Amino acid sequence: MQIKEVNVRKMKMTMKHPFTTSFGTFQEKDFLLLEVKDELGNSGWGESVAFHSPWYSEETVETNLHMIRDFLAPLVLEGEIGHPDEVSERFANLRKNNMAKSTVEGAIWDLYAKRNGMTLAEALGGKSERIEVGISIGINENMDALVETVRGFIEEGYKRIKVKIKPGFDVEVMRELRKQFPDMPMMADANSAYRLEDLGVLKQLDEFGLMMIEQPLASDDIIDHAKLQSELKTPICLDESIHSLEDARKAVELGSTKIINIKIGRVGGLTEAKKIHDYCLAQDIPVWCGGMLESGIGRAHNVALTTLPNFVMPGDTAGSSRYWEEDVITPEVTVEDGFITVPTEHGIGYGINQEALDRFTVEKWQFKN
Ligand SMILES: O=C(O)CCC(=O)c1ccccc1C(=O)O
Ligand SMILES: [Mg+2]
Repeated sequence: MQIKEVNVRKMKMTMKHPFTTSFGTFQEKDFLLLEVKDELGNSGWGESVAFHSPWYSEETVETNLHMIRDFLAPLVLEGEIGHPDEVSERFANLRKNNMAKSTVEGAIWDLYAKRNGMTLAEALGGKSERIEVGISIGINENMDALVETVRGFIEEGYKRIKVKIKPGFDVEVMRELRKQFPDMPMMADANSAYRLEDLGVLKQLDEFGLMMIEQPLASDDIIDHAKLQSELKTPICLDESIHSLEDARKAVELGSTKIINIKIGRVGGLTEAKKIHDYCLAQDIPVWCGGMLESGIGRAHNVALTTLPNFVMPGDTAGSSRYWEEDVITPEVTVEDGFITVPTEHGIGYGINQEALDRFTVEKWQFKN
């Protein structure tokens, strides 16, 4: 296939509820959407999961725009692409900037699947017809309100509850939630808010039978996580620390992680995500799909990836209505009884809600060869 056009939009969408992590609060969501078109008029869509500010990683909306405009779009407009796996090879000489790379690669995967009359899930080799989902809940210092939020999501059918924690908002919170919901699969995500010296606090979390604790230590660490894991009963799951198959292999070999959260953007795209999935399957390391508060486009990519067989734990990809009054896809992603039914239309499987897309667009760029 020959890519003829790369269309980029800067979007601004307001989340229904603010979402607070140990590193900051989100409400206005600025992000990029990208469309590629081929010589036959097929179109594919990708989403950048970079945030406005470099909180979660060093990438931002603006660094992604710079990378796409000045490096990545010219590379994909250059010559024929046989298979989407070739895109990451073409990008291999450019260091890091995984979220920017993933935006372009994801759009080409969607295009490739449509062009070949397949769903994106099928193009990736996924088999599941429905996927199990959990929910990620932000920090809320009002404990009664937090308990009611959790209760509401359990009643909606979500299969596991993830709660954000930070120093001073941890042991007592998990104790109360465990008391209220004794049998619910639960986990905590620290987004790198602790240091090895906090071992005493982290050890107390062992009492609550959590499925895992996500990214307790530094975002670039795998050494201290291995030390911590040797002292904890609760499995550690790495998020921020894993950018590639190589990172996954090293973390698994060191014993720094027993479960991996795969985020397509963080690892540079679907090809690398699939490699990490395959490696973890062979190593008996369960994986699940993380979320980045995506719009429907990114959400659809997550749904497709999650159909691979080693996604054996509920992911963070909740329904569109958890985040947005109105999403940019049609139909929106819906959750029933804790499951999302994988769409059967070709490519990402959801259509574009053109009116909403335009309404949330702040600026547009077009790159052509
Ligand atoms: O609902 C979602 O999309 C996932 C929410 C979430 O946990 C998250 C949101 C923003 C940044 C980082 C994370 C994370 O998984 O660490
Ligand atoms: Mg996380």
